[in-house]
Amino acid sequence: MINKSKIKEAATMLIEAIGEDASREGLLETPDRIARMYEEVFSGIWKTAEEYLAKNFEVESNDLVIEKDIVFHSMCEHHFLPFFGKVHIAYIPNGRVAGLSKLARTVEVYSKKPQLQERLTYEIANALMKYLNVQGAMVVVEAEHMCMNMRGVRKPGTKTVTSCYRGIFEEDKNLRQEVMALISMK
Ligand SMILES: Nc1nc2c(ncn2[C@@H]2O[C@H](COP(=O)(O)OP(=O)(O)OP(=O)(O)O)[C@@H](O)[C@H]2O)c(=O)[nH]1
Ligand SMILES: [Zn+2]
Repeated sequence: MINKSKIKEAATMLIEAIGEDASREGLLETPDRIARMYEEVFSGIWKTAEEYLAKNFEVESNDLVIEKDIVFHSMCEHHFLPFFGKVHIAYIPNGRVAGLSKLARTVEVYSKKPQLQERLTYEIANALMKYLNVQGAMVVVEAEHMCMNMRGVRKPGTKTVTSCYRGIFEEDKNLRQEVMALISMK
């Protein structure tokens, strides 16, 4: 559970620690804003996508489903700076499909916490396997990390691409290639 008053206290200390004046007008409400922002961007801590993926519909044919270009914003756990980009999800159903919006909600849950891009990628794939009981899931994430852009190595424009496949995607190279071709299609 997010403790907003503790975040406010910590934010005031941070402002003072960088040598700023926490009581000047422009910064007066900043600790409260930071607390509200953290409540939003860390709203996925300790949550799973079970409630979203449990709402599913029967299908007679287990054909490939792809939801691509799902925009996300997350926070890198090393620097608490944003990383953001697109998630592409593919799966082969096992008699049931999820509502399309629930795939985007799944991305939201796992991106709203201190995260690693690799972990975000496999947590989405694992959730589909576990909560929608699909025959296979494949997830590709492409993102830009602000911690590589605005500080440190300073390489704006660098894209990190991660992928994860589970179930029948592990054995079926042709299926993986088909998904990659469909994801790349504009
Ligand atoms: N694998 C992975 N690394 C990440 C991710 N987000 C940030 N990083 C990296 O985490 C590493 C942390 O490295 P450290 O050496 O502990 O931290 P640092 O001194 O701030 O490193 P620099 O960024 O190189 O200045 C950096 O190389 C980041 O680029 C991510 O999602 N996945
Ligand atoms: Zn980072």
